[in-house]
Amino acid sequence: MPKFRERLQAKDVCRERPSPTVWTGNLIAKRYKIQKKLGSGSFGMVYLVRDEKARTGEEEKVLKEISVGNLGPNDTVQAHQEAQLLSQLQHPNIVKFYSSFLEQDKFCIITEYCEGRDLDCKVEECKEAGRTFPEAQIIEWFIQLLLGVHYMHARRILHRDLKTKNVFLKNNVIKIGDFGVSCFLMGSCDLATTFTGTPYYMSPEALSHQGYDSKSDIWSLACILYEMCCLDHAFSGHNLLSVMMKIVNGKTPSLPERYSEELNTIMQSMLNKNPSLRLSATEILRVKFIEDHLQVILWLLFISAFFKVHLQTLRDRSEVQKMTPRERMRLRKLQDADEKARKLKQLAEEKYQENHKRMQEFRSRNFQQVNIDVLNMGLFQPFFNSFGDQRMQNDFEAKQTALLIFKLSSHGRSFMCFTEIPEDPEIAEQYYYEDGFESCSDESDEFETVDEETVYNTCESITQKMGPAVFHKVYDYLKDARQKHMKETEIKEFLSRIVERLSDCFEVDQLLYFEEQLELLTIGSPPF
Ligand SMILES: Nc1ncnc2c1ncn2[C@@H]1O[C@H](COP(=O)(O)OP(=O)(O)OP(=O)(O)O)[C@@H](O)[C@H]1O
Repeated sequence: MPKFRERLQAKDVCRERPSPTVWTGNLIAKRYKIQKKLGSGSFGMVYLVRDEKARTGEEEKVLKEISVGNLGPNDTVQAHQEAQLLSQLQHPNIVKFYSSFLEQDKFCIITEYCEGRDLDCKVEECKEAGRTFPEAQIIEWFIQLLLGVHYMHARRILHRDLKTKNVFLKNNVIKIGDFGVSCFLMGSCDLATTFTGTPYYMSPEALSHQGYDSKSDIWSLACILYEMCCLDHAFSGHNLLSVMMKIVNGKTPSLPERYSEELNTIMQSMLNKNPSLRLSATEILRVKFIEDHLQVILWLLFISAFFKVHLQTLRDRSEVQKMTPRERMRLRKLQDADEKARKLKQLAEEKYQENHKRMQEFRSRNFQQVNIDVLNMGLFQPFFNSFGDQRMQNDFEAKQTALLIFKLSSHGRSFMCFTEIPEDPEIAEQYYYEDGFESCSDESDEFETVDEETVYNTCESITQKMGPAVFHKVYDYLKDARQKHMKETEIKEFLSRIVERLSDCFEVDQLLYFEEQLELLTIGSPPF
């Protein structure tokens, strides 16, 4: 797409703002129905549309019309080909590009809709309210931006117009949008030299026509970071020339003292006038300060994802079958827990610095370091999806979520994700599930516990297995035993007298454990 827009820029002799298309008929491209106008960019109108052929829940999309001008047929074909490449991008922090087509002499592109509007609006709102964004929020957004940029750069795609207006929010998840000036690189050293972009965010090398490469995007990203912190442009002036002078020759700005020194150092290194001295997105993600914050963010995502998976499962079930009183009660509990988890996330952000320190101490004492490739975003997709209001759509997503929880657990037991999440060692101790049932001990590495069927059918399946009377006996005994912190040997001895297979009790214990987590959350004992 970038090339076609470059061509548009070059060939479109008439550079005044194109007139909006009067869309006639009911459906555009036989599937899109205009809902409302969202605004207009340099190349045309932007509309919210309803995709009549989309899956349920994915109907809302954005249609951007771009004036074709005097593009020749070959250029249009190339534009389609480049748009086709964009449609293959898939990352939670990048606005999804769906398709492109020609309609009524307009080149139209269809993208994901971000109802949270753009970051520029958020900054303005914050400024008008006389507030500032808390550092935790800024870091969370900044990391998401880095992940999106890393993804693009790894595929040799430059954005070339990174600015707050091109950063969108969807359920508080950052989405980098508008690839209107991004460019596919033909080779690692290929510099895209076309002068495009917004001056405020432009790097010195781009302004002085020394070429544009991935480090120029990093500069723009630093400008966005500065703006999130200061609610103002990193380089401003009375006119275009003074802005440009400041960018090329001016002092590197610093963040106010309320923001941590580490964040300031990172931003300043991204604003190095020499592009080769700027860190890449990958390198920034590996800076300890960022890496540590990324881990904390991931823990919060796990909590959110965990509850969403199970709450959704229960909701779905209630639609297809009549719920038993017990299930209804559990649903209420889960809803409360879900709400609580949301509040906890907020709370965690407020206590971010303190918790972060404690978590590090706790983890270094108790658990081996989580060793994952934080950049493997395919793995994190379900978390980002679930972090927003998107539903875990199918078993596969739920299982991927479960698998990730499993992978992050150094013990390989699902509920261990909770034992790792608490940053307070004392609270964490309470969560520790000691596997007292040898016959069910994890001999294999197979994940089997966080599974929606297992969790929510546990009650029914054990009742069937044991019979109601034995189940109630085991349930009551284990509940009491766990509360009293009785010894495993004592518990086993008692249970082996009332059940045929000791391993059946394992599931009861799991059920109890899960209930315990919800209760802890419901009564307001934050696990971090
Ligand atoms: N995916 C989207 N979801 C929600 N709103 C969007 C989306 N894309 C664009 N918009 C909104 O539509 C309007 C026009 O956007 P567009 O990106 O075309 O222009 P711009 O970024 O303001 O300018 P330019 O074209 O110069 O980059 C803006 O108000 C923007 O917030």
